[in-house]
Amino acid sequence: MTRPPGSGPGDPSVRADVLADTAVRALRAEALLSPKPGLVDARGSGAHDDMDLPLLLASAEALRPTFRAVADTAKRLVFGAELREELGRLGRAGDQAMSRATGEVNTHRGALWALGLLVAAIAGGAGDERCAAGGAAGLAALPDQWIPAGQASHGELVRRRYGTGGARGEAEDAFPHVIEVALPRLRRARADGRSEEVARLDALLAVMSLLNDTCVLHRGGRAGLRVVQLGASHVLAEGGAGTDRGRSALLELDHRLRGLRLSPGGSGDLLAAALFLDMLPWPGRRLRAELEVTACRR
Ligand SMILES: CC(C)(COP(=O)(O)OP(=O)(O)OC[C@H]1O[C@@H](n2cnc3c(N)ncnc32)[C@H](O)[C@@H]1O)[C@@H](O)C(=O)NCCC(=O)NCCS
Ligand SMILES: Nc1ncnc2c1ncn2[C@@H]1O[C@H](COP(=O)(O)OP(=O)(O)OP(=O)(O)O)[C@@H](O)[C@H]1O
Repeated sequence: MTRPPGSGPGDPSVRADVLADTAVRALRAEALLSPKPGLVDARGSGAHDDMDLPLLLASAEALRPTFRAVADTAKRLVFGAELREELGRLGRAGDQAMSRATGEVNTHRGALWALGLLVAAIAGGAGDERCAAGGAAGLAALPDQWIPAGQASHGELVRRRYGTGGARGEAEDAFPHVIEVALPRLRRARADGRSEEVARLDALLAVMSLLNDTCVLHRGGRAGLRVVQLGASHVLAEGGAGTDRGRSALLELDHRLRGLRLSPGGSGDLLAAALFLDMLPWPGRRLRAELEVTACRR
């Protein structure tokens, strides 16, 4: 079979700078989207007292060289331990770049992890969204012997206490909340004639209604997670962000989450990951009519 143009490393559609630019655009789009329940958005700091929109935008820009380096590295190295360890090193350096840009605030740790793995999988040759998620899962599951020993992260504490997989589990499972929840909801809302803003908000709410978000569990335990999941389900049941009843339920949920200091950061990350996959100029999308097969190379 002739390999379709655009499905492999070196093709203009998967250039490292295009991937980095798309990742930053997705982070900006997620940050700017408003009104998001509990999250930082164009209106303000949500349930946070240490970050706001300008900080999130500065953080997104500070991560551009990391995404670029991740893509370059994934083009250079084959899938395996060396690539995984190199990505770990780049991810940790990216985390430090984020901290320098934000004065030590965790603005995008979860997003860097999800987008970094997806960028690597696509730079390595994944030719469609599912292949990208599968490739990212393969990378996430590989051991990284250089993970520094240190204080357990919030996610680690929550995983031990509640036995939930968190950001690592989501990646190892090939991003089900991105592929099976956010992207279908985004596209269904568009097909129903919803505005882009409403489609994105409904996609976020769909993820919030299902995700075991370690940010929420860490701050609010199981009771907090129930508030988030049931609240988001209720907004969708009222018609979602594009109806009067849904919009007022959304604003009530936002008020409640800010009062309880609950921020669905994991859902924000996964919306950014969905927007990233949705924004990319996939070769398969342009050429689908001419192609019979788009193969997963990882
Ligand atoms: C895996 C990461 C995110 C650490 O996760 P951990 O849960 O231990 O830490 P922490 O609580 O600090 O951050 C987790 C973040 O994930 C997000 N999140 C929370 N719950 C979920 C969930 N269910 N699904 C997806 N994301 C979630 C939130 O934004 C949260 O802040 C990551 O920082 C890491 O280990 N990176 C190492 C560098 C690396 O290998 N990078 C490779 C790609 S560049
Ligand atoms: N719009 C957004 N607003 C806030 N957080 C977001 C947003 N989008 C994604 N996130 C994610 O949420 C995470 C930050 O959440 P949070 O501050 O609750 O985590 P933490 O630093 O582990 O905990 P804490 O603030 O309780 O000490 C980031 O890793 C980031 O990727």
